[in-house]
Amino acid sequence: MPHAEDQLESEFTPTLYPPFPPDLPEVELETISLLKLLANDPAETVRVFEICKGRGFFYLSLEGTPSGQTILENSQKIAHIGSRTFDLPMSEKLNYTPKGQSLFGYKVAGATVTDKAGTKDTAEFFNVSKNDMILPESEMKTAWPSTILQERSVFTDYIRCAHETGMLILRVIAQGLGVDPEELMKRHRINELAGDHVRITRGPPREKEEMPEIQTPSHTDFGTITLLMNWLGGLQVWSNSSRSATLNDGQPTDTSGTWLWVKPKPGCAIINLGDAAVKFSNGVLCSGRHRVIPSPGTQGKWPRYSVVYFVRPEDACPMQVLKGSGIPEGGEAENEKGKPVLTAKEWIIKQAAGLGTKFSDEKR
Ligand SMILES: O=C(O)CCC(=O)C(=O)O
Ligand SMILES: [Fe+2]
Repeated sequence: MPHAEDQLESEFTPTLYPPFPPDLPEVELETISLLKLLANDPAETVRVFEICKGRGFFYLSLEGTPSGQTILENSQKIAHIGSRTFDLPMSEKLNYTPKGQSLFGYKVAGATVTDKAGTKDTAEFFNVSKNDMILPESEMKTAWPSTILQERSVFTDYIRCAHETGMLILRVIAQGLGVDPEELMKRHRINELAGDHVRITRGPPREKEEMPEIQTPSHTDFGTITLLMNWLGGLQVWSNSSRSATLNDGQPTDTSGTWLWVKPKPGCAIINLGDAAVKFSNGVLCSGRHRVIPSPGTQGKWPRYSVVYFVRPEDACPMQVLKGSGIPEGGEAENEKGKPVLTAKEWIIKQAAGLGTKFSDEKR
């Protein structure tokens, strides 16, 4: 091991974190049981669909299932691997910035702006491609640091379990939408090329108490389903549904509301829907607006890590509204008629460019 254990300890140390402070405005998210979903529990299934039409965010209790256990254990291992990787010299990390139109690799803090004044984000990301971690090593498309390559099996196991969990939720959603579940499954097959990835994030400790810096600015995720593991506060969701909100400086302006904290819940992942789910369902499903600021109170003394898995449509998937008894005609579906249909790969590149991601082959 290139790093001493004590050095790892000082970076990602959930056992030392102080509790989330009381008396902060928190969102009350429902807790869904993975065990019950796996058993096809009818009431749990209905709850998931209702949440996905509403806020689009919930806790998923992972305990008591083998895949849930792998997600709990390997997410911590991945955060440790992230800590070692982020500790590499900047000159080395920059070798892994995305090439061409790829979104995989290292994102330096400050690569995007968080408001009109040009204030930069403060979080580093390492976006680790699903395909590169699960297909034979000889088929890898991107170069990865040895800190990641030498632990490839940790990612492989994690991705298999996180993807399978995402697919289970997609199956439940398909039932609610009156869509043949196979229609969603065949758009998210694990072995096909897609933008799916594990994102490891690290945000620096809080600098000031009042107006904190923004680690990750207000956004909705691009993909279909996100499975998020975090240990310190910092994630916030917009209090009201942000469906078709108009933004000003990253804040929804035409829907009233405030930012509410999402308290990390031990034993649980946080699940949220992304824009592809909204697209497929013609707006029936909702992708919740969220952002990350430094952890509150004394938690803010620690660097903040999170491990995010994005389930996205396969690269070649046409981004079109699906047909189902619970999906209305009109709206987006009507606008699509006669227009060229983007593939998921093209669509995600367009969404990312809208969020301020600059591709290395762009002039700006
Ligand atoms: O770090 C977190 O808790 C959330 C990260 C996030 O929203 C993202 O990477 O899309
Ligand atoms: Fe996100």
